Amino acid sequence: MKPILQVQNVAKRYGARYGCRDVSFELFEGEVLCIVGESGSGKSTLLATLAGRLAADEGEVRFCDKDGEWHELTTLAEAERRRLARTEWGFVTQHARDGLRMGVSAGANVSERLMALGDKHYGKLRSTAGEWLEKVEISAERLDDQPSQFSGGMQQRLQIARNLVTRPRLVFMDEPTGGLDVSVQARFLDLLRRLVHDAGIAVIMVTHDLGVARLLAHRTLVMQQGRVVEAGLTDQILDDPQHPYTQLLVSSIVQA
Ligand SMILES: Nc1ncnc2c1ncn2[C@@H]1O[C@H](COP(=O)(O)OP(=O)(O)OP(=O)(O)O)[C@@H](O)[C@H]1O
Repeated sequence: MKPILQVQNVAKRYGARYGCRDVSFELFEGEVLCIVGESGSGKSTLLATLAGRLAADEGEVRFCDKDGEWHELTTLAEAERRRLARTEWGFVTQHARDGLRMGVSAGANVSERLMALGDKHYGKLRSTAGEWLEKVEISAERLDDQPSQFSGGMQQRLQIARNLVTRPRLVFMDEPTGGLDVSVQARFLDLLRRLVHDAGIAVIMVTHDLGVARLLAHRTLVMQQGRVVEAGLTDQILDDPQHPYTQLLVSSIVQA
């Protein structure tokens, strides 16, 4: 497996305080990595910094594109970052309405990202959008419906279709199950795992739920107060946590 992202000593400050600091890891093609930790531990700050949505104050983030060329993201020009975001990445938000365009149809939400890559054929765009709706368990008959006519779970599945339709190589996800009812979470996670695995997409996912990490992630980073306190294979971390904070997190789900 080839590395796709190399993160070295990354830090993001808010004023004098660090949102996250001293973060280093490597991500490989097709690998799913979860970032876990309690509220305020710096998970979302780290994710947004890696995706270039926040400017890093320290460290380096290097991304390898499909042609094998490395890009230093912390110093990348905005236009170039947008190009990578369009061609190589996806970003799934906790609340679907932040990641969807609520004023256009479900079909347009999916085909828009393909159009941005130069696909112009209306009939083909429409049939691909329909196929992707079906892949995320939404009937293709709903192609012309607005996302606001969908349930929360459907909206989140639509957001997944919008992000995966371009076959990105890396998708950032910020608590994608956070806004969902517990009853729809399990099925959503199952679908997500299947799609990500079939397409061989690398994922960095923020979650406060260790159960989500157990189900999806090859590797897990545990954050506390802005720092990574433990990192490793998910099964190892959950079955044999080394850091006292991870032990606390794990024992709290065992008791729940
Ligand atoms: N825009 C901001 N301005 C100032 N401080 C911020 C800002 N955003 C986050 N922080 C601070 O940075 C730290 C990390 O916050 P962050 O949102 O990254 O944590 P989190 O682990 O994602 O939490 P949650 O699970 O609640 O979303 C917190 O102390 C938070 O108060």
